[in-house]
Amino acid sequence: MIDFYKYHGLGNDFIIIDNREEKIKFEKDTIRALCHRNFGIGADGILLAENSKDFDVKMVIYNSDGSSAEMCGNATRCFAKYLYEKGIIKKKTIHIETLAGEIIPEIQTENDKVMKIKVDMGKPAFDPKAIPCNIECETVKNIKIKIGSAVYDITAMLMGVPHAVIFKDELADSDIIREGKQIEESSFFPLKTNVNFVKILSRSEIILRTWERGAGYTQACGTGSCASVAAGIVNDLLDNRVLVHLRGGDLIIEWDGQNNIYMEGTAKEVFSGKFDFTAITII
Ligand SMILES: N[C@H](CCC[C@H](N)C(=O)O)C(=O)O
Repeated sequence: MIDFYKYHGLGNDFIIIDNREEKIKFEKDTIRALCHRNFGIGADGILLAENSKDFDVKMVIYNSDGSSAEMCGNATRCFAKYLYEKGIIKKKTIHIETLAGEIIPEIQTENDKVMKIKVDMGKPAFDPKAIPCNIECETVKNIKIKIGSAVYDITAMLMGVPHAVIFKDELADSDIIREGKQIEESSFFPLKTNVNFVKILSRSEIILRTWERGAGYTQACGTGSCASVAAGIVNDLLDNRVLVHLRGGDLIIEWDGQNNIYMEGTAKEVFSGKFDFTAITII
């Protein structure tokens, strides 16, 4: 039997498993089955806590479709809270190894209760090679691209994972699902991309809807929030501190336009339980 916890960051939900003894190896099918909303536990992804040589701990991330993700913002807040609350790491500033490099969450407490987590998310990279993105340009900043019959002004970057940002006044769910999937899978992004649709309310407040690579239309995206604010700043549409309204709640993102981006928000434990590998329904 394998013990798991389920946490969410603004409705972006994760199954978290302690794999420091490295006994668990997941096949794609198992991940998809565990994340399935009807046949499994139900989650946007799975996080494994593993030992790290150079940092406090390693975060291994899988999307609900079984693919692996280099980084995840909401997962980082959930993971940090889990490590702290379960006594796995006894420090408030945690150095986490990810496939996107070192990520540093800082636990904020009141009377020893975790209230918020502020995360040093690293720097965005707008270079098409880094993303990767097949658009001929120096930086993918407000570039016109045609996908099917639609034309988009796109700003794209690697924010731990690939992100495309499109500023838009109408955010209808049906458009986000249809267009998000088309852009995610377009040949401009050889490793696919997360797609963010952003409505600007003021220079310090936006509404964000994200279609996620490997997970679909989620309630919230942390790296997407950072990417959207960074895109707004480089296009001179936003100031350095921005309140981001997502489907599942709010985040605060700060960027000085040069150094690392900071994300601040909550995370919540909602369930814990056990599962047996032999009882998983492979779909
Ligand atoms: N939900 C995540 C992003 C997961 C990354 C994943 N969808 C990918 O790029 O493969 C976040 O809060 O940043």
